[in-house]
Amino acid sequence: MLVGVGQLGPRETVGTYNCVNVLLPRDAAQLFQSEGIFPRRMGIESWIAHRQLRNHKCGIFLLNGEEWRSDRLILNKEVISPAGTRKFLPFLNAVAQDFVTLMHQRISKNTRRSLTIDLYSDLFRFTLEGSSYALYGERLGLLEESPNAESQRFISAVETMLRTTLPLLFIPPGLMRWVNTKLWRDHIEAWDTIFKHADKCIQNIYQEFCLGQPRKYSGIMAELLVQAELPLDSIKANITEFTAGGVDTTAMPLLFTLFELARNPSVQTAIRREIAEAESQGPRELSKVLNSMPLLKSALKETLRLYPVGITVQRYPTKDVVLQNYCVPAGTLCQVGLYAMGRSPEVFSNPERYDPMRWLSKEDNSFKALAFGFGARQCIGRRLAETEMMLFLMHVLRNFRIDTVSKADIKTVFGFILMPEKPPLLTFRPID
Ligand code: HEM
Repeated sequence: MLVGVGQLGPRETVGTYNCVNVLLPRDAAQLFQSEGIFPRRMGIESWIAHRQLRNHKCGIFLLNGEEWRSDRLILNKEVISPAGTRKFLPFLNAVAQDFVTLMHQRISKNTRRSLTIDLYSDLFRFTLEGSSYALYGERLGLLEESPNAESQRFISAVETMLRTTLPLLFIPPGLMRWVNTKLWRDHIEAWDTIFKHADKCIQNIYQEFCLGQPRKYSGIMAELLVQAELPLDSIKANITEFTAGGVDTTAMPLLFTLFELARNPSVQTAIRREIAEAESQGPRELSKVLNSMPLLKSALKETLRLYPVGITVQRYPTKDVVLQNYCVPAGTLCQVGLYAMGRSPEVFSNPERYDPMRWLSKEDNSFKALAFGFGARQCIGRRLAETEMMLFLMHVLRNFRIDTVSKADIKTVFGFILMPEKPPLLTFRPID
């Protein structure tokens, strides 16, 4: 039932819960600015149920209150701060270069000197390889033509965990294990495999310490273990959550960006020119190279405007908040509708146009780019994802011209995250 307050901010009652939809940047600003020091959003009950069943700690994605805040502050230093990000950038760069090598190898086997491909599973492997390397300091070998059996098991566990999360969202926690036992079992087993993988990586890192090998940076988890500010089970819980939560979320925007660049060749050319200029300034620290590519960064923002991975960001305000002259009581679920806002002509001119330049104009863009959430609770993997995507595009666009078989709009579906109904076919042609 809709008890609405008009087109741009209806309050809905679905079953027993109330929800306020926020669709304008100024209302999003009101909401986020009154979120307090312990912001809270919707939890994922099936993930929490797994942790309870196995007696594992929860990571920050699932925690709230004081416990969330103290763990988050420690993790921020290694995961999202500029200093932390600079340390894992070379790891992500190496993986992006390997992706390009893989594509060249495949094309060289093809007499036509080009490759037309549904890239989705390769992008999934790329992001998993990249984030695992940054997190565990270990290569999984997913960009080899045939990854080893253990890596295969891990990758299919992540896929199963994501696939089974969506249907479980609609089942009350107490009933989950009874309503569809196979679904529940698959979900739990997938999480178990992902946790086992983290365990193995921790043991490898410990072994290195025991062998007294010289200390060099070897990923986020090793840094957290050395600093010992968080207990071991918290480190494990968080790193596992990061592995699982950051893979599809990063692969999807890459796929959508490649598609949009393929059907907007003038944008593709402009970005390639920007990359060449950035590189012509000679060898520099990677963070500086990335900072000199504002158009590439805006292209990712533009992709996330049209195809936000999570279609909403939610908050339960801790005090009453006034939105459009309505007083929304504290504790009400408020959802900022990213997909709707991103495509609204009231917020963006020509919203259907893929136009990265809009983010570089003098327009007021505050509270319009919310794909990573906002404030103290925003995505902690934001810098990891952004730099991973930028390095990927930098290397790919420098090496290949991208085309698409069809320029028609892609239909999207919500499968826990926003995804294409049918992945686009992309053509890669090496640039000589
Ligand atoms: C393009 C890629 C990504 C997008 C669009 C994305 C989006 C989001 C959004 C919207 C939130 C909720 C923020 C809020 O409530 O304000 C979030 C939270 C989170 N994300 Fe991401 N994410 C991405 C990649 C990643 C990666 C690579 C990781 C792995 C490190 C990650 C880990 C997390 C975690 C742990 C949280 C919970 C943070 C907290 O509650 O304190 N995400 N993400």
